[in-house]
Amino acid sequence: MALIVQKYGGTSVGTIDRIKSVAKRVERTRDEGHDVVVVLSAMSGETNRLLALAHDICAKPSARELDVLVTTGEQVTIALLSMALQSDGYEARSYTGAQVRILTDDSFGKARIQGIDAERIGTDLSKGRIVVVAGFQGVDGEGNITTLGRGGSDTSAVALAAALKADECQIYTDVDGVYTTDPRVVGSARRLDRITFEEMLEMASQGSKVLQIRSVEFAGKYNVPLRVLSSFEDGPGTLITVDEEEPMEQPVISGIAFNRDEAKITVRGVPDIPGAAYKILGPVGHANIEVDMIVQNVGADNTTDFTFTVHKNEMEKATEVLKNVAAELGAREVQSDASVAKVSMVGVGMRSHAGVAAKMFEILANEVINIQMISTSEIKISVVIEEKYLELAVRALHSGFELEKEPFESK
Ligand SMILES: Nc1ncnc2c1ncn2[C@@H]1O[C@H](COP(=O)(O)OP(=O)(O)O)[C@@H](O)[C@H]1O
Ligand SMILES: N[C@@H](CC(=O)OP(=O)(O)O)C(=O)O
Repeated sequence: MALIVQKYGGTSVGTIDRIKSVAKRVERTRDEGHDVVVVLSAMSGETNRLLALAHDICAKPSARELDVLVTTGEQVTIALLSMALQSDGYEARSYTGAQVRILTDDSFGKARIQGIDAERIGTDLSKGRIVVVAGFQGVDGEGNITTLGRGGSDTSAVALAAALKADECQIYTDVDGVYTTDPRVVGSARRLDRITFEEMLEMASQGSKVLQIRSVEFAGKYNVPLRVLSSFEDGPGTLITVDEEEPMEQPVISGIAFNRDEAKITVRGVPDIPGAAYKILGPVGHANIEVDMIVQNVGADNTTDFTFTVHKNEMEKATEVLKNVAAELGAREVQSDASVAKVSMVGVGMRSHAGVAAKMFEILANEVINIQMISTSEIKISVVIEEKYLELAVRALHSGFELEKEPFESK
């Protein structure tokens, strides 16, 4: 007998029929003799609907009240699933995040989990009950309701699995695993049987929303066996693993991630003096704006163009902050561009293979796609391009690197 945490996302609980079929899947696991803790998201679209209501009431709703509001979405689905389980003759209990004391800090809208009191759930499990917990939410030390950021119920599930020392954390969604890239964009994308935590973290960080970044971080840190599966059909899904059972040779590229959410800001004609980068990025950091890629290059006239990317939602705020800074620095102008997107190729095999970047650039050149920014790490190469070429770029790279083929058959 194992202890299994199963998380079902918004699409999987999007209708009453789907909730009923989630109940059947949970019951099957229970019938196999396992203890089951279920973590649920709100019905698909519900969190956005609630956020829109808040913005209909006032332009800048307080972060605390927003969290009180949006957590109701998950409270609906947990109660409905428990009712479905009970009417099939199973003992089930639903709990909000606060009730099972998913303790977080007080950063409303992006709270971090600090601890979980596993006792209550343990007691229910020992009485043979199925426990259904609301994802995406917790409670701070003062008893205020908090949320963990969009997509946060993946993190709730992994954190519960870690606290309960579960044998596996299963993330059920509308795709049957992690693919070489978003299968909605590339029809020939291939499901991966396994992917390392390190690669999955990079894929999630670079925009693959199949798992929330923090859930992968958490799973890696606490070594929670994590599997992504379809809630609509049976199958092995994708196991996120540590690198132990490394095949003879790693595929060079495991996947392609992309992100439409970034915007580019350029400060032109910055004097090439010590401290200039700090003078630009210091105020951006103080305004609590996260910066992703940074590129700087010194021109012949001893000035530099300093370019970086931020979330599209923060482009205007960052540009505003920089107008004064640019004047003080003696820089020429500040430009911003929201029509960009980032494409990243990820793979631990890149460590031992030269020429991946060159091949990537060649494929993009053949499609006449201009690269605006480049950044690399040991296991990733990212480029910023014009947004309208994003899907073309992803498809061209996917077929150029033959990701649709099994890596060891294709060679
Ligand atoms: N590499 C990838 N592999 C699988 N799915 C991906 C990938 N990149 C992006 N996705 C997208 O992630 C979606 C699942 O995540 P999400 O919509 O957040 O599910 P849920 O509501 O179940 O949490 C898929 O429908 C798919 O379009
Ligand atoms: N309902 C929340 C939390 C969540 O994790 O949703 P999903 O599992 O559907 O991505 C959201 O929309 O952000």
